[in-house]
Amino acid sequence: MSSPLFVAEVSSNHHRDLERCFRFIDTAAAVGCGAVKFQLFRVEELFAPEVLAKSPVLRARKAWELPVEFLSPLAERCRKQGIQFSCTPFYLQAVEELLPYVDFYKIASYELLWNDLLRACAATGKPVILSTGMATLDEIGGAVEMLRTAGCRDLTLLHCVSGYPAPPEECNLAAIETIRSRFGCPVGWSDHSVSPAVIQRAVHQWEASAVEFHLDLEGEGEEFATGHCWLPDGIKAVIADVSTALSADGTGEKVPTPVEFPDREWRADPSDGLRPFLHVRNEWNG
Ligand SMILES: C=C(OP(=O)(O)O)C(=O)O
Repeated sequence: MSSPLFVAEVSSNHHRDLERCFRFIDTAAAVGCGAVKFQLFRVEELFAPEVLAKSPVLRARKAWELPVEFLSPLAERCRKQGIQFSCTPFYLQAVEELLPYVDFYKIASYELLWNDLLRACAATGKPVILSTGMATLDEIGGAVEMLRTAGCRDLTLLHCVSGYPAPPEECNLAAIETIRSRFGCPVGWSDHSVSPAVIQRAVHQWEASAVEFHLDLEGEGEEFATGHCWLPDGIKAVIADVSTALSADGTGEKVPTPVEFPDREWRADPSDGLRPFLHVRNEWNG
């Protein structure tokens, strides 16, 4: 089994500060991620006007919007760090704005039913990762059909539980296999659990091909207090453990390994059950 793609989701933790965004990218690379992901939304095109009119809290999210001018330097920084750059579009024109920069599109769980967005991402010909939080299998089926019909040839689905945070006992990781066998494409896990055990289980038991997780740098990001974001040291340890565990798989051929070679001669000799072998004991007699 190969290592999953770890995707650091910056979400609204960037403070609209380019230097802080760069720190996210550098940190994602340093902790072992293969990709970093941002979100491109405009509050007026995210929530219905009657909802915004009555919700100062949602209107205040204007301050969380990622400036479009950041896209080029962010993509450049990712290239320098040798990791992929991605971003989730939340309005139709965002698909076009992202086109020159992203290695793949990510579509969020909340947008799974929005066919126009699915079609626009698929039509670019770039790989698409689609999250499936809150969805039924039939709803996922409709989105997959839409993406494939519109030309998507490289699709990954992410099982996701859209709780912020998601309790481990509701993560239902076995659905990774249900989704994979139904749609025949790679399936990963979009983590909101902030549980090392859940990520290890998603990778080793359910063979998640990708793991997306929310990252904050130090607990000062807008979303940190909600409780679904990882800090760098925590996720670094998880990624390192995944890599250590995968390296322990070996080939399956049962043969002595180099670390065992010296002790092979110190097993019990078949003639009397004593260690080491007789011919080694001769050296001790002299
Ligand atoms: C919210 C997002 O994804 P998910 O549904 O996987 O949490 C996102 O990609 O911005």
